[in-house]
Amino acid sequence: MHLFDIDIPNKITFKESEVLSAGDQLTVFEYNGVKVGLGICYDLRFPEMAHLMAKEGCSLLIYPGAFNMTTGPKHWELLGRARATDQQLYVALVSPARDLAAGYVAWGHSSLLDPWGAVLHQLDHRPGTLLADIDLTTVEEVRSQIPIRAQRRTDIYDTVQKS
Ligand SMILES: NC(=O)CC(=O)C(=O)O
Repeated sequence: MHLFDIDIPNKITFKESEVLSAGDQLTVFEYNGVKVGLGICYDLRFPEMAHLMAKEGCSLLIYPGAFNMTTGPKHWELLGRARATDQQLYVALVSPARDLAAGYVAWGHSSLLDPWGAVLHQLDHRPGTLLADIDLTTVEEVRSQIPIRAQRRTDIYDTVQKS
């Protein structure tokens, strides 16, 4: 939905908007009775989008993404943990492995974050498979123990879906 247009001098300049057009709706689907929200890469930086998918009932957000060698080490895990913590759900970050010969070098580090914001599993930069069970009672547990969803000051601010 969000296009990766950034400019970090001497590090990385990218302009997805020159070759791609942005999505204009959320992607939420049900799998085995679990609502799952899907974002791509740069979408991970937008808490409002994650919030709207959580509001639609998601217990898991999946972000296929390829952060780069500049932002990856600084932000990939941090943002995944932030989205898991602020929406109190599981977050799966799914990255290609690193290929130093590629034109765009991915950070890698596919990860699974739990609703406490903890890193449950993480691969490194090499090809690998991460297979894990997730316990959905943890979503309800965290949401009832730290009830931020009911404590939002919607009289002062709100996040609304416009289309
Ligand atoms: N590659 C992306 O779309 C996003 C990214 O690398 C970043 O946000 O940093």
